[in-house]
Amino acid sequence: MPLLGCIADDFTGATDLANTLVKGGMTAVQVIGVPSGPLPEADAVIVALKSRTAPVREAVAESLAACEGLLAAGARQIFFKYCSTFDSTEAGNIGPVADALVRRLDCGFALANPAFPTNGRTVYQGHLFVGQALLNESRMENHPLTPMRDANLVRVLGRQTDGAVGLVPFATVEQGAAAIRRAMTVLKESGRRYAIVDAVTDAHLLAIGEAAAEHALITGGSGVAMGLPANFRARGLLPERGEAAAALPPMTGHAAVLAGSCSRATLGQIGYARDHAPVLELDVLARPEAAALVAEALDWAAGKLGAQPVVIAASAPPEKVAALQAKLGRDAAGALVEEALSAIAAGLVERGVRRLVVAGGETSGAVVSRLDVASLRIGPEIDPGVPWTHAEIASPSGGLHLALKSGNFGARDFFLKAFDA
Ligand SMILES: Nc1ncnc2c1ncn2[C@@H]1O[C@H](COP(=O)(O)OP(=O)(O)OP(=O)(O)O)[C@@H](O)[C@H]1O
Ligand SMILES: O=C(O)[C@@H](O)C(=O)CO
Repeated sequence: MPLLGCIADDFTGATDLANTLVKGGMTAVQVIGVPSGPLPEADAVIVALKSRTAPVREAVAESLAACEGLLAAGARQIFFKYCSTFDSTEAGNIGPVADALVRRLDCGFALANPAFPTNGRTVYQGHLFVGQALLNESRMENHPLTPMRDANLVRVLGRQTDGAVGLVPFATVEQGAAAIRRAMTVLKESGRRYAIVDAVTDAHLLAIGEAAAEHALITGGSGVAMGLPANFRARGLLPERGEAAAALPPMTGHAAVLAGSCSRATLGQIGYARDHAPVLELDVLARPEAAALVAEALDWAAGKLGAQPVVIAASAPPEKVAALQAKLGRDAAGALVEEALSAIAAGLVERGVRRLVVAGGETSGAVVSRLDVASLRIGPEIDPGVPWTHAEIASPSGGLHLALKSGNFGARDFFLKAFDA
């Protein structure tokens, strides 16, 4: 029976949240899509949806279905995970999904906190910062699907919900869990449905987690989950598992990296890998045809596969991405690359790859679906927000280690370091 039931609006975000919980000593399994059968055994079950940019109605329906599955399995608290940069459109989907969950759980109130200080996301006076920049000056204002043009989260969430949104400011958060709890109670009693809660440090996140021990619903990034394992432990529900929470089967097989993220971080990681490993950069613009790209990649990889990783990337700088989008249309360009990379993943697994890093949320979704992965058990962290995971798949050796990297996460040497872990 899971203690914590989580609903994540994308695949890499789900893994990020699971990683935080495992570091806190909970076992965690990420389930791909709304569960249809019994849930796997774990202290935390994270249902990974692709609902961030789905039509609002679909995102709400899938999130509610996931919530039903988690409640039926016995989850004591529900966590709705969204991006640490609050990725959403004016229509949602954060507000509408949270509204539906508040109604379903009949709790009337939930906190909202996307902070992830280790990765530079902090919330101060209700404003979200990425590093030293306000969200709307951090390049997130140019995101192709969810441009974030307002850093004031009270306003942003306020536009997505018919409920009222309040703020628990820095000065209160600094005073600790009891003060935060009192402030949230006052906001709820004065008719607010949500409280954006400031957080600049991990200590703030731990205090917020403690303050929300009795909440039926928590919404936020992975950071605010830091304080939750201690709540279950304090109630005698969670044994001391230590590092055993992150135990995975031993790693075997060939190593590979597939990159479909075009973020600055991923482009930097590919640049670093060029000097340390075989790297194939697919020229999608010159050859916009999935079958040709797959054949090129698998021919290139033949004879190179082994203990050291090969890196295959479709990632390109903004002007090249714009050129392909102009030629094919934005959705078709993304779909073409995702089709090619997921077929390359299947080909690599057929050729003995059993340790695979995938860069990019959409790309990870495509690869995981193509490989027919139903669930991922979460293992040790490689870099903040990115753990190794293990998936059962129908291959001769029965399993595959996967690391799903959010576009913006990971140090420059991530693609090499992952295989030293
Ligand atoms: N050369 C390219 N030209 C156009 N589109 C590309 C190219 N390479 C990759 N893509 C597409 O860009 C999209 C990248 O999205 P993805 O979610 O994988 O990465 P991200 O947005 O950086 O990661 P995250 O969602 O984790 O922050 C995918 O749809 C991918 O297929
Ligand atoms: O919170 C984050 O930044 C990530 O887990 C994520 O959701 C990236 O898509």
